[in-house]
Amino acid sequence: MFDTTLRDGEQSPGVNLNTKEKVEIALQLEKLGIDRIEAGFPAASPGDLQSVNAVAKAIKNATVIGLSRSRVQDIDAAREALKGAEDPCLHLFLATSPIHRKYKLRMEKEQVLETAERAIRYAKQYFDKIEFSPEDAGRTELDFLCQVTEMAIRAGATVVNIPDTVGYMTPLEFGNIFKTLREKVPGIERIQLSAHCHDDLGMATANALAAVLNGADQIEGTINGIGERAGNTALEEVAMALETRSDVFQAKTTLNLKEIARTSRLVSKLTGMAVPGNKAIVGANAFAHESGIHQDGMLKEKTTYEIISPETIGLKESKLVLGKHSGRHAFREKLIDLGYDLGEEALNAAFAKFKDLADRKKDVSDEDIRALLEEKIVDTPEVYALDTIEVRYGNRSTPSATVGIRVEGDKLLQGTAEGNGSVDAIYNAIDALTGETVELEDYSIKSVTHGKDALGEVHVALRQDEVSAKGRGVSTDILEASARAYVDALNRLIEKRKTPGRRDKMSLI
Ligand SMILES: CC(=O)SCCNC(=O)CCNC(=O)[C@H](O)C(C)(C)COP(=O)(O)OP(=O)(O)OC[C@H]1O[C@@H](n2cnc3c(N)ncnc32)[C@H](O)[C@@H]1OP(=O)(O)O
Ligand SMILES: CC(C)C(=O)C(=O)O
Repeated sequence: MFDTTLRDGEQSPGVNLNTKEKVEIALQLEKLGIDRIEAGFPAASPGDLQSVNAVAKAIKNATVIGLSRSRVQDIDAAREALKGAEDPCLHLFLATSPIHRKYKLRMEKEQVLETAERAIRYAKQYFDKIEFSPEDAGRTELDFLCQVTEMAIRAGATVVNIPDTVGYMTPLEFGNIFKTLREKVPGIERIQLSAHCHDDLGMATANALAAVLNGADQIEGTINGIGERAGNTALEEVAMALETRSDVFQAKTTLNLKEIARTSRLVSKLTGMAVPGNKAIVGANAFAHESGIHQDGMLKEKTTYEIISPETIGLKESKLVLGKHSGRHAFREKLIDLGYDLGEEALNAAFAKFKDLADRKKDVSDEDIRALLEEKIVDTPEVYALDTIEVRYGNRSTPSATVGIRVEGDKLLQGTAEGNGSVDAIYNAIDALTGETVELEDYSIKSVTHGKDALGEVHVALRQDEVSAKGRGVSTDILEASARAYVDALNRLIEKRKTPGRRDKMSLI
């Protein structure tokens, strides 16, 4: 496994790693068991030369590589940078495709061969290990690529890397390049063949694996697949494909797979490149299940919906995420986790409330569920229940609210009232509908969860003569939460009026 997170990964627009950050990532790559670490492009800047040198000195159990154009000044910069490395390697490249030859290098085939050979022979005086990359190999004529590879072997390259520089290849085509090189190039058995893919068409991992099937010894890539444009092959994907489908690939890596998650997090943190939730292997959702049928399967037997166990890559466990697609099995499991033991009827009632909330809210958190359950854990009879609520608010007009209240689960009362503010208008409407004269002693509001769709929790305290009662309401909308809290307090007040001295008895629904 050849990791180029610090070189091609750093070529991602907006990414700039300083020396300390490069060393930190390199040390983690070493822990991950990466064989070869490409630390940078020393000729690019004095800073990069210094970073490559710091990585070269810090790493003891992996080859450290510097990239270089086929030019003496680049090679000399890499020599300088790789001083002190336990196992240094120079990575030379020169483009070979017709497009790059004609427009970028302005070289004929012969000049390409001569320039590359001269560079390899010059570098060979200083490096035992040289990797040569015919850049844009994917779009290079296959017979010319064979010629270039043969020249590189003769000149002293120890690895020939085949880059699909612009992510143009399909797996069949890319595999065929490796098969052809293995069949046709004299001396190919003396060197290692490597694959370096880009993800422009989303085929970087598939192409790398096709290379493995056709004789590649080394895969180049980055952690989280970061890199130029759409990125490089994600090494964690290749590693897990080889591990999970060893029946197909029959190839092994030396990676300590348990370090994958940690490495991914570190690279994401230091590069500032967030890992998409649905990213294979390391995305936040890679081991998360939201739909009821999948969650039920997972609870019965994990292999129904997981081909990799999260522990393999160093994660604690899979996640069953509650949302609008979840079913009763997962909901019950979550309640048990949270310490609630509900009977069948109570569970069904709570599940209905949960579905109602999930329809309105993206993520239903543990706090949301607790809030939902605890709203309903008193056994006060519901004389009044909030049915509908509509508020008109304008900063230059008097707020008004139209509220619908159901009485004892049956008759629907509806009325409109104005107030000093939206909440006051709602409370005036409820007072008018219920005919209750109460004093609002206290009102408080807080957010139960986070984000724009967080649940708001309202507490109110009402007094009527000597009797007082508190109520609580929860909703994604604070006005609705306010109305619910008021109605809840009214119901408790009515109950207390009937049985003075009675305390609320707590039991689940
Ligand atoms: C596919 C890849 O990822 S390759 C690696 C890409 N990474 C980078 O380019 C990052 C580091 N690069 C840099 O910092 C700069 O480009 C430098 C320092 C290397 C060179 O900078 P400059 O001298 O200003 O040249 P510039 O980048 O504008 O142009 C590249 C020159 O290198 C030539 N060149 C490109 N590849 C090679 C090569 N492999 N070998 C020799 N010459 C090359 C180009 O033809 C061009 O030459 P020209 O000036 O004669 O036209
Ligand atoms: C330098 C080479 C290997 C490269 O990064 C590419 O061709 O994509």
